[in-house]
Parts: sequence; structure tokens; C-alpha cells
Amino acid sequence: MSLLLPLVEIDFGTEVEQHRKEDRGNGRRRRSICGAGVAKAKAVTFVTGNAKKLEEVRAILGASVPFQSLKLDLPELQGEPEDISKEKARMAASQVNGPVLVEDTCLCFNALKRLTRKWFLEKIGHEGLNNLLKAYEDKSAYAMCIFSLALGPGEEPITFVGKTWGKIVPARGPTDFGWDPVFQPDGFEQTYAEMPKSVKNQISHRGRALALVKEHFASANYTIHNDGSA
Ligand SMILES: O=P(O)(O)OP(=O)(O)OP(=O)(O)OC[C@H]1O[C@@H](n2cnc3c(O)ncnc32)[C@H](O)[C@@H]1O
Ligand SMILES: [Mg+2]
Repeated sequence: MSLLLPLVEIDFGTEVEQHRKEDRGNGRRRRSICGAGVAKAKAVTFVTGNAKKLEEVRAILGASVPFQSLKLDLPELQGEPEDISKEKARMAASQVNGPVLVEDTCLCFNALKRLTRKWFLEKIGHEGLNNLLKAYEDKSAYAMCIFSLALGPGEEPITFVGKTWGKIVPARGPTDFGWDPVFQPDGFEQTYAEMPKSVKNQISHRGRALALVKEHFASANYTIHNDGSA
């Protein structure tokens, strides 16, 4: 069973250690507990099968939320985005047997009544995504990211939603991350794919959702213990 207690925080691993040092530099105090009665302690595990997501999450969270990552290909569920994200967190928490953070991302087209695009890109490509909207004048869309934090197996996940509005355009820019080349956020002349990563991360659906995750961690100041009994 996992426990989360206020006031102190536990983390392990080289990368996490480095984060902790930086945090001390910022004047924030954290304590580690590992001793009698605590069989094992873990940082939050960010579970994803997508290396590009992980890259962005690392860049956005920096030292603010210590985490370790685990590459797991969780089943692709269908349904309402928030339900999908929560279910991913439940599955991940039971596999990791500890606190986990997961996210689910979708691109929603307003003309298609916000139908989410979960499988479309893979099947029809960037041009196909544009073709889907050919019959409509309204090319507006939003990118949405829903993070779910599950404190352990059997715990109800908490969700954090980030949305960025924009429009669907013919593909421009590098094609190394999903639908980035066809999504142009409002107020920008560049697609997500064309803009520097630092700019995308500042305004993106993922950046906005992670700002809420950061706030949550800053106010909760968790201690995470895992006694391995679940
Ligand atoms: O293991 P998980 O975290 O589920 O990773 P995934 O790649 O399966 O990711 P999702 O199910 O959340 O989303 C499906 C696809 O959406 C795309 N995607 C997610 N975030 C994106 C972003 O910021 N920009 C462009 N495409 C993105 C990407 O192609 C994903 O494979
Ligand atoms: Mg997925």
C-alpha cells in the first residue's frame, strides 16, 4: 500500500538527487525518510511509452517535481479523455505498485464536434487530418493534455487538464512528434513543429497541464512511502 503524507518528500535516483540539490539552492527544504517500518520509498514514476512526451515533461518540470520515468506501453483505451487518463493511471499504479503520473493527449476538431483524433494520425497522416476538415470552413481545434496522478494502487487519480487553442494547417516543420506539424496555436505564425521547443513548452497543452501539476506538488509537499504490501 502507498501512503502520501504532507510536509516531506522522498526521492531516489541520480537524476532526482540532482533535482533535490537544485531545490535546496532555491531555499526550499525537503527531508528524506527511509528507515524502520518503511520497506521502500519511491519518487513519483512518470509512465509513458512516448519518448517525445518524456523529453517535454523533463524540460517543463525541471527540478520542480522530482520524478523517475518508466517506459510502459499501456493499452490504448477509447472513451472520454479524462476517463482514459484516469484509467491509465490506475493501470500504471498497479503495475508500478507506487505513485504514478501519466498523461493522455488528444487533438480535438471543433467542426467535428470535438471528436478526438486518437487513431486518425496513424491511419491517415497529416494530409488526411487536413482532408477531414475540407468540407468545413472552421479549421479551429484544440490540443488537450490530461495528466493523472495516482498516489498508489487503488487510489482515485487526480487530474490536471491543459488546453491550447489553434487551427489545423497543411503540415509545416519537422515530423518527429505526432501532429505538431499541422497544429498552429492561436497568436503564432508557426506550427508547434516549427517553433523552438522552449516556446512550445511555454504555451502548449502539456505545459499548461504541468503548471497545475507543479502547483499541486508545491502546495501538497508530499512524502511518498511504499511499503510494497499492495
Ligand atoms: O504511452 P503514452 O503516454 O500513452 O504515449 P502515446 O504515444 O500512446 O500518447 P497518447 O496515447 O497520449 O497520444 C496519442 C498520440 O498523440 C500524439 N501526441 C501526443 N502529444 C503530442 C504533442 O504534444 N504533439 C503532437 N502529437 C502529440 C502522438 O502521436 C501520440 O502517439
Ligand atoms: Mg497512449
